[in-house]
Amino acid sequence: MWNNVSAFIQKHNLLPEGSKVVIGVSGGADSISLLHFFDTIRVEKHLELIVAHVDHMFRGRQSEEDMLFVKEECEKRCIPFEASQIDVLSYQRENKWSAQVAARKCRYSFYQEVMEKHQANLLALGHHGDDQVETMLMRLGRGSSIKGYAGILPKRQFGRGWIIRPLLSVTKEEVLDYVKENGLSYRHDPSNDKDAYRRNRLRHHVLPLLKDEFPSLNEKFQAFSEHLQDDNSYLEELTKKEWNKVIKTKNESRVVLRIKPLLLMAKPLQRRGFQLILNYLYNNEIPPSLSSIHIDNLLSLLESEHPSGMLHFPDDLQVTRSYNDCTFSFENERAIPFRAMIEVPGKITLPTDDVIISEVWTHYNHEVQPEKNQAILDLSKVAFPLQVRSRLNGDRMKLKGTAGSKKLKSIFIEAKIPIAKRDSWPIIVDANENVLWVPMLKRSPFEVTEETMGPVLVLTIKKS
Ligand SMILES: Nc1ncnc2c1ncn2[C@@H]1O[C@H](COP(=O)(O)OP(=O)(O)OP(=O)(O)O)[C@@H](O)[C@H]1O
Repeated sequence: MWNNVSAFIQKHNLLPEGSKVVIGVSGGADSISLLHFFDTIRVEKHLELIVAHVDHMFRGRQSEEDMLFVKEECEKRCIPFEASQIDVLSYQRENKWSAQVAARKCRYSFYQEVMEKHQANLLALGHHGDDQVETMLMRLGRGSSIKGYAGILPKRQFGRGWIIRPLLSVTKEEVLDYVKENGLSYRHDPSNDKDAYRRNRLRHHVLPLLKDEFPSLNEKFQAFSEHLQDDNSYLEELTKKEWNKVIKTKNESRVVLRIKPLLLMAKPLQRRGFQLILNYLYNNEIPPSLSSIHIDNLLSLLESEHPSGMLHFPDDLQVTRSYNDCTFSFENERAIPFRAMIEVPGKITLPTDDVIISEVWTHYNHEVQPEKNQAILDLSKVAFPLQVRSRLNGDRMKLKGTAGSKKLKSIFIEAKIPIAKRDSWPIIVDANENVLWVPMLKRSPFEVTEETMGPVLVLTIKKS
């Protein structure tokens, strides 16, 4: 089986020699096999490995034991281990996402942090051929874009580099055989057994039937996926060239198109063009509620005899037709800029109805770690008065734990914060306009370190 994986790595150029690779390891059979595989080729390929694990805290003590198990597996192999315990359920409630979506967002944002910290360009994940078949079937059943129907990509851009999925070339059965052959131990996630989720129902009841009928099902689905991806990339390239004639103006919250040249283009290029625009405006995170019906309605609006009309797309994106122009815009939802002083100690309510509470502790107890909605700042490093304000063009911040700084815009993009929310996101600055904290997203070197004795300033942000 591992010949397949090596051939797949080579075919898609997944792993240049000397790469630094972060491996996402949950502790399950797939990612443990992936870890073992990378460990066996580490010396030959001059790889530097780091493991990232997220404890979603869904299953209390059991989740924590998964984390300790992965930690031990790393210690055995002398591989650096990075873990984060995230209370996904409260994050989910705050943002009204499903548990799966919230967990995924937390995981991917942690992967990015680890990649940044270790300056790694690759993130390897353990999706295998059965995940591919399930994903493609689910998307066909539910409806998706051509890109979506192509399933999981072997390699895609992510953060400062790429996500790679070397196990797409093998089946779950082959992974389990590998586990047995190599005497690997792994953790079992009982939520995979439940038939409550559609994916599990497909896995338990549909895949076995299909595999019985078509013994090389995985291979065929993977080949189909790669053909679709190839065709699609070619058509996307064509679309990009042609759409230059169609796009009148474009910025991160507003795109204006010329309708006449758009309607002269072939339908596959029109559809892909809309997909590109939507990907751009939604930052590659198209809301799941956006379906092919939206695109059909959009085409009807543009082809209609009426010179004007409006459509509402998810996340407050408006599409307006006015004579020969079609405008996609979030602008109506843009927030009014704000700036206010933070009294210490004190409490301030923001236009978003969030509340920031500030308090001073004279001594700092190093066992206290801030929650995600908290920052503990070293008072000797900050210049008073502190203010909370909305973002400004060109804002940058220094990042905790690294020597570098980053544009706030990139931080929002990486965290997939919708444009409509960015202008009202609170930014904490000091008297010199140093960004001290972007609540829930990024910490700065103005926070406490191991040397901090106190006094410290504790900021907490909550819903009012
Ligand atoms: N909690 C986690 N921490 C780190 N990486 C994870 C975590 N959960 C999933 N991953 C990564 O994402 C991949 C796909 O996740 P998915 O949930 O589909 O599978 P899984 O059943 O968790 O896989 P595995 O058998 O490795 O547990 C995993 O193989 C692993 O690389």
